[in-house]
Amino acid sequence: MRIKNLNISFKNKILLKNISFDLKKGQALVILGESGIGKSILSKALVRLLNSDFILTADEFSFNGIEILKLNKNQLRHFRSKVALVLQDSESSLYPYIDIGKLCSLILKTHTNLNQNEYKKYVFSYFEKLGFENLDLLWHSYPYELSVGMARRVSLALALLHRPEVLICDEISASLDEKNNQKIIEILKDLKKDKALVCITHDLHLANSLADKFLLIEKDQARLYISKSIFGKK
Ligand SMILES: Nc1ncnc2c1ncn2[C@@H]1O[C@H](COP(=O)(O)OP(=O)(O)OP(=O)(O)O)[C@@H](O)[C@H]1O
Repeated sequence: MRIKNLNISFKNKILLKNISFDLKKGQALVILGESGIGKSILSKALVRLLNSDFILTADEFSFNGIEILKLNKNQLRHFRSKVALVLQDSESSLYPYIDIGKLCSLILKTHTNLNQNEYKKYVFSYFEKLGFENLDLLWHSYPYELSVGMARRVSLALALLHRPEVLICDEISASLDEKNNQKIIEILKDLKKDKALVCITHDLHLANSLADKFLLIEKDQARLYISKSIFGKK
């Protein structure tokens, strides 16, 4: 993914300007900045999820050499299977009346030719990767039966089902206890081996554990640091 001078405005007001970075498989970009500066807006812009009230312009916004701002609806759908976004408070967007197994099946049904047994096997391989133990129980659980940490990891599993090449996570460790936080860091480190990661966070431990680059967004500018740590030694 390569971005040069991306500007985002909302109803003629500039929200973000001159966002630039490039990212390859095996690298993590950590995006930092104070609350309300526009980090979540940027995460949605990166998967072209913002509605038409938001205007995006850029000298370059490409993924595997393809210009993303020029994609039509069908091309966008394909792009979004390659670049996945785990939204802030992602657990709250799990459907309350659908159990986790059904939810995973629904997602896979639309995008693959697998049968029910194959879905389960495929999804279980992700649940295991994300540190779940009682997989059958989880398959039949409803979102309200899960802890925040578990629900967060389920959201991550859902994002991974399409085997994205880029994974964008918005505040994935927010309000988790230390043990769950560490679990998420280990999972993201593992995922980084064969993906590019973009992590938006206020958690400096997570930031320093993962980052190859930092994008620091401030009021009048966005600065890119090509460094594993901008907060002293790891
Ligand atoms: N759908 C929307 N329409 C219009 N303005 C929005 C929308 N969503 C967010 N904003 C505004 O855009 C600005 C940036 O919000 P955003 O959620 O991206 O901040 P953030 O940096 O992610 O903050 P935090 O760290 O608290 O999550 C805020 O002023 C917010 O009110």
